[in-house]
Amino acid sequence: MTIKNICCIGAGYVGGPTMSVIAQKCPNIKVTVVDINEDRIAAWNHKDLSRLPVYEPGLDKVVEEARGRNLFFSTEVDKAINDADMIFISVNTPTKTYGKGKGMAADLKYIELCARQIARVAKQDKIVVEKSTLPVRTASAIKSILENTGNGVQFQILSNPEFLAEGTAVQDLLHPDRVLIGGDTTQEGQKAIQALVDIYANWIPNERILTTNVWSSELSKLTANAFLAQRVSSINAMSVICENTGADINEVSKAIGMDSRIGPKFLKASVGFGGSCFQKDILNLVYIAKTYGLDEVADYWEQVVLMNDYQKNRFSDNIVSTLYNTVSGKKITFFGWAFKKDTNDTRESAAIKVADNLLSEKANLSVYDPKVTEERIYADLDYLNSRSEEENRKLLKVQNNPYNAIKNSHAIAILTEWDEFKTYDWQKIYDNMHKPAFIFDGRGILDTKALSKIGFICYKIGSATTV
Ligand SMILES: NC(=O)C1=CN([C@@H]2O[C@H](COP(=O)(O)OP(=O)(O)OC[C@H]3O[C@@H](n4cnc5c(N)ncnc54)[C@H](O)[C@@H]3O)[C@@H](O)[C@H]2O)C=CC1
Ligand SMILES: O=C(O)[C@H]1O[C@H](OP(=O)(O)OP(=O)(O)OC[C@H]2O[C@@H](n3ccc(=O)[nH]c3=O)[C@H](O)[C@@H]2O)[C@H](O)[C@@H](O)[C@@H]1O
Repeated sequence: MTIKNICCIGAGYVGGPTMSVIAQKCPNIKVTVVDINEDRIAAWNHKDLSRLPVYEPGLDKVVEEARGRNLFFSTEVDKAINDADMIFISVNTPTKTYGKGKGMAADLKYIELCARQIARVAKQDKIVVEKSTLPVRTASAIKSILENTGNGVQFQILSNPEFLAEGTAVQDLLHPDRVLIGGDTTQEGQKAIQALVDIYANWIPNERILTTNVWSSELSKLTANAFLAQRVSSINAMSVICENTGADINEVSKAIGMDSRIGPKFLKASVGFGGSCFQKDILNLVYIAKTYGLDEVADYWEQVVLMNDYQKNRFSDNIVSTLYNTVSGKKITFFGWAFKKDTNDTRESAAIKVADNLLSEKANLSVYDPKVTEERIYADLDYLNSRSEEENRKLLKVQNNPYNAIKNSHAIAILTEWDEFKTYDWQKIYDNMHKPAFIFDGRGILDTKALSKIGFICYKIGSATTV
């Protein structure tokens, strides 16, 4: 079976970059990415490539090469579904905010809507690919919806979870550690798997394309995110022991990371992990375990999220206690709002929780992030409903220049590890701040020895305070 026409439902952080790379690498396949969000589609079609809705290094070049050739962005969902041989579902699967499983289970309403739309529109046989991250056994629900249309169309359901990380999406898509494809063990299922393998084989070596049964594939995605987040929570748990004992977390990370069984990656202590997926996917896993009555398993994984909450709260608590137990009316500058560097995404960013805590203490915040817009920052805070929108705007000001942001600040907090923060003229910054001038480095990126020489009082996550 040769695929000629792909449709992807959902033009977000995954659908957009993933399909752009498939289109770039498979010029003979027409790829149409559809979304109900008209503004998002308009942005994907924007002539000015710096206005794409997702900021990812290198993405503009990929889009430039493929868009209009075999890559299209559209709001005509029905048409794209009908024309396609293969349909990727890449819509959002947030944590449920209502009803059974509230605050934990994945909300599958967008997935179900897609399945129903495909069932309604499809007139020829199709392969449906789960690209979104889903609870194990979701494929059976999708199958049930698709197979009960009564119009005789045959569907094969594959699971093909995405492992890209934001900020490195293009490189991750071009050179993935592995591509995972799960499908039915029937002959038809195997043919569908092969059709998707053939697409990836255009640029990915065969030994990196792994095929499994559909349940293993679905569960592997949740497992991978749980393991990654667990590493961050584990190193963060050690960071506070370091601060209390005089050990240094970077030295500890290096020492344990040289053990080839542990490995050096993902051992950077931080103010807490953010991003749209780690917390949501772990909570989803916790919920799955609970539904099978596996309370010990559920508690084990939930602790990863609880440790992350602790890390964010202790960072803001430390700012308050260091600034003589009150930040009321004091100006604190945030460098960074995104959940990590090289992305404009702020979903679940640690900065949001830290800001909310400090605003509750009546601090005045000044925020500078090289890629995040003012609208986004206010929207993140307003969403929490902790205080009125008016008050958020009164207490927090967004700045587009770091040197203006810090004027008359009592303290600076580093919330995102943007490289440019390391290159600033820190003497000039010091000269323009109230004294004593404090720095709280929540990412461990600054040279605190040099900063102490200038006169700053420095707190760095995972190491003892330097004066
Ligand atoms: N953000 C990331 O780095 C990664 C995300 N994932 C998973 O991929 C999935 C998508 O995530 P993102 O791309 O970040 O979400 P997103 O929120 O950026 O994009 C989802 C898009 O789907 C659209 N949509 C929802 N229902 C629709 C419908 N019925 N018809 C047409 N469009 C519809 C929304 O308008 C939105 O633009 C999630 O399950 C997530 O867990 C997986 C790996 C990485
Ligand atoms: O399913 C997803 O959404 C994706 O989630 C993560 O990717 P992402 O959230 O984009 O970014 P990461 O690089 O994993 O960082 C997540 C958070 O952990 C933090 N982190 C990461 C690594 C580390 O050592 N320390 C640390 O604090 C980051 O700053 C960030 O806030 C996974 O790395 C991807 O494989 C996965 O596809």
